[in-house]
This record gives sequence, structure tokens and C-alpha cells, in this order.
Amino acid sequence: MLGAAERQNQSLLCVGLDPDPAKFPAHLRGDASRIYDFCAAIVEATADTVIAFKPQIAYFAAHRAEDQLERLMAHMRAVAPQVPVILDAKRGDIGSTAEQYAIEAFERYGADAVTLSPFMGFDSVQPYLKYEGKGAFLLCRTSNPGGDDLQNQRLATVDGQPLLYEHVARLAQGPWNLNGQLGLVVGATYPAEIERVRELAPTLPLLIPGVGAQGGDAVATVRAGYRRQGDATTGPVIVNSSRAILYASSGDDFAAAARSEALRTRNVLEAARG
Ligand SMILES: O=c1ccn([C@@H]2O[C@H](COP(=O)(O)O)[C@@H](O)[C@H]2O)c(=O)[nH]1
Repeated sequence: MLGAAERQNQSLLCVGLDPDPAKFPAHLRGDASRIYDFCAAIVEATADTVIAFKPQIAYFAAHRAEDQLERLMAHMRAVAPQVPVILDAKRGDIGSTAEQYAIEAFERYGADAVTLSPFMGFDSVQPYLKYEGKGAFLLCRTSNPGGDDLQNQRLATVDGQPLLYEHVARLAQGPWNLNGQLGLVVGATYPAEIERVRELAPTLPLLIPGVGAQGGDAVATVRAGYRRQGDATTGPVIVNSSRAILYASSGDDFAAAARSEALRTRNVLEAARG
């Protein structure tokens, strides 16, 4: 799906759906019952500019808007059937609970992929892999400064003493990737680490948040993560921007402004492919 959407829309851009009613345009501001309306307008305005959509579940759950997320997932299917939807849920729990989270992501919401924390080990990831054709992106080197606290620690007990994030990348490229369903999350705020992850995980899709509001360098991100080999490329690169697109305007023209910002970002990413 990623390859098809990338080709059809000529895009590496993922629009993140992080609806915060306090930031909505004036006629919707503060009204959590309009989360669906806001997001549906963004989806309609950007559907032909993206490789993927990424709704962040916290922004719906915090406002008791899970029913609106269900409707939005169905709407994305209808408006953009070719565009994969990555549910950003960052789940991670023992196997029996993970089975319930997998039902939530893939059966309740019908997501194509979900984000997971790998911290609890392979048995916490395995329940998601039972869903044929669905994907799981493991947090590897996240975009936030605090990612250093654990992800940049050296593992003295593992061969070669890799950094923790390097170990996650190797596991995801190798023994954990039973049916080719895994990808990795790497922050656009750390291009050198994106390059390292690409070395260790040449075929995996990389979900890369951090351009836009977090200030990550879009060009450096693509140069670090995107590889063309002959006519083929290595694993896809999915560069997420949420707030910079969603809140490009606080006026009635918010959807048109979101489209302009999405097109601008897409074009920067395209130019960086070389
Ligand atoms: O390392 C990570 C992992 C996930 N995120 C999520 O991506 C978006 C970023 O939003 P912006 O408004 O473009 O900053 C958000 O949903 C985060 O939860 C991340 O930023 N970094």
C-alpha cells in the first residue's frame, strides 16, 4: 500500500491527524464534537498529497471522541482507499493485553498499521503480527530530546555493544520480522541516526515524525533515509507532519491552507529525493 500511494501521489509525506479543539478555527474552536468534521476536511483537502495518514489516538481518546475516530477511519477508506492509515497508539503490553490492543487497532478502527513500543520484548509485539497484511512500526530512535535517556544507552551484554536503538533496528530487520510486517519510527530531528537505522534496516519502512512543528530538517531526513537502488528503492520513507499542516491557518480557510502546506512539504521532500 505504501508503494502504491507513494507512486500515485508522488509523495513521501504523511499527514498526522492530531486534532486539538483548542487550536481549531474560530467557528469550531473548543468544540470536541467537531473533531470528525475538522479531520474529515483535512483528509479531503490532502488525500492526493500523501503516502499515508497518521491519526494519533490520544487526541481522540482525551476528548471521548473514539466514535469520531471510527467514523474518520471509514471516511479515509472512502475518500482515499489507496492511502494506508497508521494508527499512532504506541502500545506495548504483555501478550494477552496486546491481543486486545491489536483487536482495537485492526478490527475496531481498521488501521493498516499501528505504532508500538518494543520495550516489553517480542511477545508484546507478536499478537499484532497474527494479522496478515497489517504492519507494526516499532519506536526506535524517537524525535524527542528525552529519547536519549534510554535509546542512546549502550548494551554491554549484546555482541558489539550496540546502542539500544541500534539493537531495536537489528531485531526489527531480522529475527522479529517474521512475515515482513515491521517498520521503525525514527525522528526527523536526528538525521545521523536515521542514516544509521537505514544501514541496519535497509528494507524496512521508516516512519519519520519531527518535520514542521518540531523543526526537523526535511531535506536531511530524506537524504538520510531514502535510498534508490537501480529502478527499485529500499524500504519506504514516510515523513510525518501534523501541527504545521493542521493549523496552517486559524481561519475558515484552514483546509485550503492545510493543502498548501502539505503540497509545499511534499515538494520539498520530492526535491530531496534527487
Ligand atoms: O518519535 C516520535 C514518535 C511519534 N511522534 C508523533 O508524531 C506526531 C508529530 O506531530 P508534529 O505536530 O508534527 O510535531 C505526534 O502525533 C507525535 O505523537 C513524534 O512526534 N515523535
